[in-house]
Amino acid sequence: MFDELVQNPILEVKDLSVHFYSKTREVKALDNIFISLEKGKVLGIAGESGSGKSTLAKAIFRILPYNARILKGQIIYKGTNLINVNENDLQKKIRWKSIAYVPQVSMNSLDPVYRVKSQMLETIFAHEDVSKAEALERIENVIKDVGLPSEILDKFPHELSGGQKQRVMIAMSMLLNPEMLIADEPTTALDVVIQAQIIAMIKKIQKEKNLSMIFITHDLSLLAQISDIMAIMYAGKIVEVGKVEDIYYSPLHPYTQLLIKSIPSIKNRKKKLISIPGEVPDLSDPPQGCRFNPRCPLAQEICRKESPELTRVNGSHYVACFMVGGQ
Ligand SMILES: Nc1ncnc2c1ncn2[C@@H]1O[C@H](COP(=O)(O)OP(=O)(O)OP(=O)(O)O)[C@@H](O)[C@H]1O
Repeated sequence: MFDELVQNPILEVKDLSVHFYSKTREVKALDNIFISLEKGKVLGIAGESGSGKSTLAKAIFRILPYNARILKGQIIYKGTNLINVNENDLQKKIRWKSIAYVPQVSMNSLDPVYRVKSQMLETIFAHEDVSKAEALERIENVIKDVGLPSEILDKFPHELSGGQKQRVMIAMSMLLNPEMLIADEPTTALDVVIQAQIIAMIKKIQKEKNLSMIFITHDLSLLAQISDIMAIMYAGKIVEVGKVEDIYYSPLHPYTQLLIKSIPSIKNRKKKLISIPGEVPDLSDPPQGCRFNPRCPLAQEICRKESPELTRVNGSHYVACFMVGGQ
């Protein structure tokens, strides 16, 4: 699908659909999702709240909640379809060792009754048979990598600031030397200065370790700073994919254009902000045709009837819109 954009993929999600079920509703959270992550690069995924970003991250890491069902699709990681891997093998070979995950509320996922060092030792020993001296050396290294002093290791989580906790979570995710990292809104709860520092630190680690990374946020300007390739999600669909310069500076999909116009710019304070009209649809009853059609300034008859496929428009820029690129 993304041959012109990604030459050496470590991960390919193909035609993935995930629904959530309750007694009364079926939420169509992901619909025919295609993404591809180049080895050693950053794929940034953006979209408004409820567009399905976290569901996609959880599907890849195979930690969807019990009421979710993968209806179809493939998640190909280094040649293996993760959907067919059993829980035991996922635990032993994939999760943390190969793919690490820093979830959205991770700042609160440290155990309050153990010091940082004990939690890190436990993580290593749960997966690898190494000596305590070797484990401690590894811990010292990752703590240094995330810019924290080693005294942090003897503290309890409540003794740390929000930014320090998040750095510890990122250090934890690096303990088993993964090849790939999924970071889901890792800085959302932090103030902007700390956010910027943590983003810079993540990018430095990504480069140094040649990590392949999926970075998720609703903040497009932040995403443009950290990503090589960007994918825009809307209501459970990928609507646009391309290099950062194409998506951020020359967006083609009407949704991406509105999303960019709706974010404030630090560089251009006089920029006129536009809010996207209407609301994100209820995914238990998404609009027929293109899911963006009720809010789209360009919508025509076809957009209300048929769902546009992601199509290469020029060079390595992919868009799902009937009004762009002569679909
Ligand atoms: N466990 C669940 N049961 C039912 N519906 C769910 C569940 N988890 C998520 N959803 C629904 O799936 C859709 C996608 O949610 P998701 O959390 O993936 O979006 P998101 O883009 O990550 O949003 P945010 O930025 O707010 O985290 C939403 O309509 C949400 O209400």
